Amino acid sequence: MKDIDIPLPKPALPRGAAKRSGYLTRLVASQGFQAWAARFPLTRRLVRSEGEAMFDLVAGFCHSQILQAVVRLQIPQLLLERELSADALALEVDIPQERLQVLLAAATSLQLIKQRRSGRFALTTRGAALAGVPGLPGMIAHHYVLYRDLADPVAFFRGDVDTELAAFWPYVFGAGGATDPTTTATYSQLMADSQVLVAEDTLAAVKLSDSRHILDIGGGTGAFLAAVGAAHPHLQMTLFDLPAVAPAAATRFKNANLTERTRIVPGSFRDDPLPQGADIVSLVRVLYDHADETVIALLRSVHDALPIGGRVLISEPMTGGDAPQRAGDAYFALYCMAMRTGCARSQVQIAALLAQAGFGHIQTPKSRRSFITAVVEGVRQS
Ligand SMILES: C[S@@+](CC[C@H](N)C(=O)[O-])C[C@H]1O[C@@H](n2cnc3c(N)ncnc32)[C@H](O)[C@@H]1O
Repeated sequence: MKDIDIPLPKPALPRGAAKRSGYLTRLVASQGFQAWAARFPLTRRLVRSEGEAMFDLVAGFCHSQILQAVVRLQIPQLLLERELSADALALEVDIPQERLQVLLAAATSLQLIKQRRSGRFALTTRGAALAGVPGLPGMIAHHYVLYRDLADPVAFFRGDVDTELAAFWPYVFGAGGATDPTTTATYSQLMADSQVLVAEDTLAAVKLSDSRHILDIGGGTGAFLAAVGAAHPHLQMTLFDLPAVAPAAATRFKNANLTERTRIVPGSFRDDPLPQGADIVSLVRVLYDHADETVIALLRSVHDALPIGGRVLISEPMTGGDAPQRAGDAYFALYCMAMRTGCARSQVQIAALLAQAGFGHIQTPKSRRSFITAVVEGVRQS
């Protein structure tokens, strides 16, 4: 990594591309103003809270690494079983006690754990989520790959990093997608674990009571359809995914007593015809892995596979578009960029892709938890 970036000669900017920043912005950026505002009674509280927010951004990487350490050492699982002293924890996680004390204090400051009067450590509500929210520890643990990709963020944004994350999720590459069973099992498990909350929020946003048959494209090992099947006992269901992935859904459907109502069709939406007969098609966390051309081609095939009046349902984390927001724009957008094949899109961008593929009556309901998922729906009209 370079310590200092040598400025390159800059090309002339197009007319209207730049405007001198406002007087107030320049004033606030001046050292004299900052010093004055920190003392002046009407502004000092704002200066303090802005300072704290800035420090949180500065320290964000350390916070993430504290979380990584807590998760990888399985401290939430240990403390869920019983409250433990620092000595006992040091033995459990095999870290010298004086070094562990630093981690425990750091995790306490981030409200992941708390120390009782007895001196023993226990989980806070936030820390308990690390033990209880399905898929969360797995998602956190695999972030070491993303952090390596982001180690030189300037090189990353310039496109000069050969990112590792892409290799972690191999199914998005090439026509055939994943074939190696170990890799397939790793990503399928991570996806299925994190699906529980996605399914919850998706089902809260859409109405399926009028539908008859749902086709879930890129449905993985069936976690979304299992949740759909439990919530809507009248629905017939078809799962379509790559041959290396789809067959694993059979066990899930069998265990959930859904075998009678489900069909599993292995195939690739790049090369194979889509299964027919559904009046609603879901694409859950599928589009963001792919470039616009692939998405348009897929949405056109979905349009053709539906009857008139049939619906398409897109559910995945989205950016905020004109109003960027943290989950979509400061996390998922970078994650997708590291994947190198697709991108995080806003509801408006997805709605435009749906319109381009021929869908109408497009709805963009407000998302319940934008860090989990957002939804866009469209209808085949002719
Ligand atoms: C990010 S995962 C999402 C899985 C599931 N929908 C979920 O939300 O848990 C994307 C899924 O799309 C599948 N997929 C990728 N390319 C595909 C293709 N060409 N044809 C069918 N499925 C594909 C992958 O195998 C994977 O299961």
